[in-house]
Amino acid sequence: MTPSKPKFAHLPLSTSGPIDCALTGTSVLNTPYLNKGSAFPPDERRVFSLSGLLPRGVQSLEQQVKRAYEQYSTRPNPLAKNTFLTSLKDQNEVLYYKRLIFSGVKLIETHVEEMFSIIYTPTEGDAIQNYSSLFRRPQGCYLSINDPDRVLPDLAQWGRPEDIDYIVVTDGIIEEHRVNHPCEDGEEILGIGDQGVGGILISIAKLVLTTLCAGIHPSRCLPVVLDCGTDNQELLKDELYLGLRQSRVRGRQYDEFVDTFVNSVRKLYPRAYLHFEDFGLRNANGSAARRLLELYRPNIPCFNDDVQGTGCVTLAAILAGLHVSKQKLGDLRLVVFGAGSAGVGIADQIRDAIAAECDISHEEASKQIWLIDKPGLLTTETELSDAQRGFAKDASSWNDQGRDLLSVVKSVRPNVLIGTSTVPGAFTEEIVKAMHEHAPRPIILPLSNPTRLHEATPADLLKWTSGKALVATGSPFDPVSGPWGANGEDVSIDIAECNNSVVFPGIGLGCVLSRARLLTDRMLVAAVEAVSSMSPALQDPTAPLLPGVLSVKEISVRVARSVIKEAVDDDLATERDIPESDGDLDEWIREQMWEPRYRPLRHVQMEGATRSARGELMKAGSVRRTGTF
Ligand SMILES: NC(=O)C1=CN([C@@H]2O[C@H](COP(=O)(O)OP(=O)(O)OC[C@H]3O[C@@H](n4cnc5c(N)ncnc54)[C@H](O)[C@@H]3O)[C@@H](O)[C@H]2O)C=CC1
Ligand SMILES: CC(=O)C(=O)O
Ligand SMILES: [Mg+2]
Repeated sequence: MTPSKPKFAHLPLSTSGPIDCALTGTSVLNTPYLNKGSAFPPDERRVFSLSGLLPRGVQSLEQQVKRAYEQYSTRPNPLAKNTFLTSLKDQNEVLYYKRLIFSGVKLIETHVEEMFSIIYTPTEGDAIQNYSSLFRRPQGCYLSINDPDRVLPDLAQWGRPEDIDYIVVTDGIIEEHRVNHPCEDGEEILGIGDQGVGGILISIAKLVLTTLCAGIHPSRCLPVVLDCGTDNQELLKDELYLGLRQSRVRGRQYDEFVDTFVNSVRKLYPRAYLHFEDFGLRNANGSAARRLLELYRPNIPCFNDDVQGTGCVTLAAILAGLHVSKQKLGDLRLVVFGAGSAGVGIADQIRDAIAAECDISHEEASKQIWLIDKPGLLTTETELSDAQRGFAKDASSWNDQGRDLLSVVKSVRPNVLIGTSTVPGAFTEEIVKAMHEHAPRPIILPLSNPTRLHEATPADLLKWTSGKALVATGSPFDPVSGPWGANGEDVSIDIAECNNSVVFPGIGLGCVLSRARLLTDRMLVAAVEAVSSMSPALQDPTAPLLPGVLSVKEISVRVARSVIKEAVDDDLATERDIPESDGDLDEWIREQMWEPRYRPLRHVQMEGATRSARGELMKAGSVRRTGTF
């Protein structure tokens, strides 16, 4: 009996069926998306002229994964493992992604978690810092502020208008200042400060996660870095540094360059979704992250992960924590330490949720939130950015109380404490115990990345609160054990990772598949509700606040479904024929999620086709939108 065709196999993004391929010989082997290496079956070796280019043995993907894992295991440290995986991605994308999620036979669970820490935080931060010395091949699109006229043609090389679905762009400032690169005005990628052109790796890492977690087609993504120079003196002194050797360009020229980029994207790839990552450049009015988001989101489907992604995942964690502590949003008293892009993004998201739930104004809801930055508590006397202003407390009513974190915690008696400051150890024993005096189940989220910048470790937080703290962190941590069982027996507590990676892939998938015209606040709320409804803590109060990486694909499907439904309800979805029932909608979503498996290659002629920057053939007017010729 022939297996029945999936219901939605006719969709242009469907990942069922063969891939049309007009390339032959080494061109096939050198195109990572098409290459199967030793797994090319005999008939494809004949048709694509590969027989003399490969050893005779034909292997399965599983055998290749096993070999790749053995090679990977011999690499001596996380950074060497990261470099190995980068090379693998350059050779064979199916094997790379299969390697990330596949276990061989028995290692599946440990592998996925281990892989995340190698390809994302914290190891990706090290890879970014060593970008120029580890450089092997260019990946992605590099745009220079000195050549604004090249932006359009350089972007145009990546495909036809319908070929690109998802773009991640950074300007290379990856928050982790202070430790390695003191940076006076606090500009920062993944916590590691001004990394100039090395920022391309954060765009690539975020796109790997969209493919891994949400099945966004790897050939339909585009990583971009806007090289605006760097103020990182170490990079400028490094003779191997690959970016522009000049100070960062700021002000009008920077804004015009970003505008040229966004307008070029809209012109060339009108259906693409634009994800801003780690935009740290500051001016008197706050960070570029928020300013650019507010400028572009009324008109195009765009998203800032540090502001909105972090806000959404943190709200989902807090909702789950409040469920465990049997409280409501109306009971929330939140202190945020570090009022930058992430801190204020979180505060905004939570303020909106309180206002909606309690039917009060934003102004009223802001009274439940206290922001602290370098000068201490933000008050009407502090120099404030536009984004911070709505949260500032009346200076006259705060005269006698201290403005440092400990004093604020003592005065305010928060039940939620969030760290987005990049100040390691800022949540001291004294502060945490002061909070716990009034909060029987304090929700404490040290979110700064990478691991060494967390405001406190989960082990300390649980020790200082006798296991009562509800903890989630920005980077992965091992479970913590202690004598916190009902009868003093040892229990092991899993620590949830509160990272925007839980939510941004699903939001992106929802926008891409529905071809949403905009990404609105209501769509973000739908995403938060989807994630919090999957929190293991809803079933078991000792379980983590957020679902773990093992369920990433399921989270993405659920988030995408909610985002799409909201887009349809609000008349923002431009894709036609989106199924209405949840069951059909889930099937429709899954059918369009790329998976790492070898699909048969079908040889086709493509007269007059040109090659994209990725090596694949592009033919104007081709009916296939998948980029998978
Ligand atoms: N877990 C997650 O999903 C995410 C985590 N992050 C992490 O959050 C941290 C901050 O990121 P962004 O907000 O994008 O950076 P940012 O640079 O915009 O914000 C950091 C803020 O902390 C403040 N700060 C620095 N020293 C301080 C001190 N001693 N006391 C009080 N405040 C201080 C800075 O003035 C700045 O306003 C980074 O480590 C980043 O990796 C960011 C986005 C997502
Ligand atoms: C997670 C993330 O986006 C950051 O640390 O910047
Ligand atoms: Mg980020």
